[in-house]
Amino acid sequence: MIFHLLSRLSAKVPSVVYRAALIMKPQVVFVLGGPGAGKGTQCTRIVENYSYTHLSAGDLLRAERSREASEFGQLIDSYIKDGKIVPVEITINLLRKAMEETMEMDEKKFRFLIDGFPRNEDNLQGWTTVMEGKANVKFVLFFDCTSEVCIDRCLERGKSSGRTDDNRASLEKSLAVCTCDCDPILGLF
Ligand SMILES: Nc1ncnc2c1ncn2[C@@H]1O[C@H](COP(=O)(O)OP(=O)(O)OP(=O)(O)O)[C@@H](O)[C@H]1O
Ligand SMILES: O=c1ccn([C@@H]2O[C@H](COP(=O)(O)O)[C@@H](O)[C@H]2O)c(=O)[nH]1
Repeated sequence: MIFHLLSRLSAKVPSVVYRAALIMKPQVVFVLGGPGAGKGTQCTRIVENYSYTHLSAGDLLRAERSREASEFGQLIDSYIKDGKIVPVEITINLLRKAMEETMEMDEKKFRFLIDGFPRNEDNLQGWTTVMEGKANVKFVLFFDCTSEVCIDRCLERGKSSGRTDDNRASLEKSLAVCTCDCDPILGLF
């Protein structure tokens, strides 16, 4: 109905307005859980069966770290090795850009699984500041997994992943941050 109406109006309405009216507001599911809890694995399976796009905050940070011209490469590298949370402005910018690029390429791709973000209340505050009114967060999918299982899985993954944080020291730091800082986020949804 809306499409039909817009088609009829399109001759009179500037094309940018026409396109904007057709583009949906992003629908977001936050996917949380410790390192190795299985977030990435389950997101891949969801994408195979439902019309979602998987955006891993950690993957976006690792890609930015590898980008030659990146001004944040070294900073991201040291935060990841230390299992610490990268300043939220950097992560939000990467997420926002990835969502925009996805929707620009295909406006039907407006459902996103955001994996590994927000990790603490500061992250959530950053999201709200930048994305309030621009995206709808539907719910949080939380993978509850013991620290021992998380560590075992990531150490196994580390044999081939090449990830600088798939080692016991980084994992223990990351799990401590996750346990202390992720819990309040779950209470908010
Ligand atoms: N249900 C499961 N049972 C056994 N192994 C699993 C299960 N889910 C995932 N794995 C394995 O555990 C490892 C970590 O899984 P995955 O990368 O999906 O976790 P993650 O939560 O995305 O981790 P990270 O946040 O560190 O990226 C992978 O090697 C994966 O194959
Ligand atoms: O929102 C985020 C997501 C990730 N990080 C940093 O990256 C590593 C790895 O994250 P994974 O989700 O396990 O891929 C994490 O330990 C943080 O250092 C972040 O800062 N903010």
